[in-house]
Amino acid sequence: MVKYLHSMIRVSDPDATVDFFKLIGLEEVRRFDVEAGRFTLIFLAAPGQEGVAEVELTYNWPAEDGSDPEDYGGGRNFGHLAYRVEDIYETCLRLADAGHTIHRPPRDGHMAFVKSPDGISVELLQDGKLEPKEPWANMENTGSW
Ligand SMILES: C[C@@H](O)C(=O)SC[C@H](NC(=O)CC[C@H](N)C(=O)O)C(=O)NCC(=O)O
Ligand code: NI
Repeated sequence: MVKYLHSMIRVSDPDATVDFFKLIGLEEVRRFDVEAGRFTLIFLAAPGQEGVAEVELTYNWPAEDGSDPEDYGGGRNFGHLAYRVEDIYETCLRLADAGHTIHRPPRDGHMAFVKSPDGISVELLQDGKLEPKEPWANMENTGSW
């Protein structure tokens, strides 16, 4: 059954944002530094909502020369809504058959991105991981954010 996971927002000051959400009663659940992509992900949740309804903060590090990050979602603060699905291939096929573009196909059998009719990014995460299969396995991204 489909399950809401999180909403992602891009932040310029991760610690100030964590402190802000702590004032509302949320707590930091986990944090990942992704060296290759030069960004940090911080997941927050209300007590008892861990893994159920989270906020994902994305902090794009400044470029090595201190300038703005190169890759920051096109400057959009709002990133995506994320859902866990039973079968990511079936879900993507249903969306594609209805005429929607899977701009980040589920090549790895785990994660895909699609945009709503107004261009809101939606992340689909497979519960577990499926074996790569065609036509998704070798499909190129047709866009990012
Ligand atoms: C862990 C999972 O829930 C994610 O959302 S990772 C998705 C990934 N995020 C990034 O690459 C963050 C850095 C990037 N520069 C950005 O600002 O998004 C991703 O594919 N993001 C694209 C998106 O549409 O959210
Ligand atoms: Ni996400």
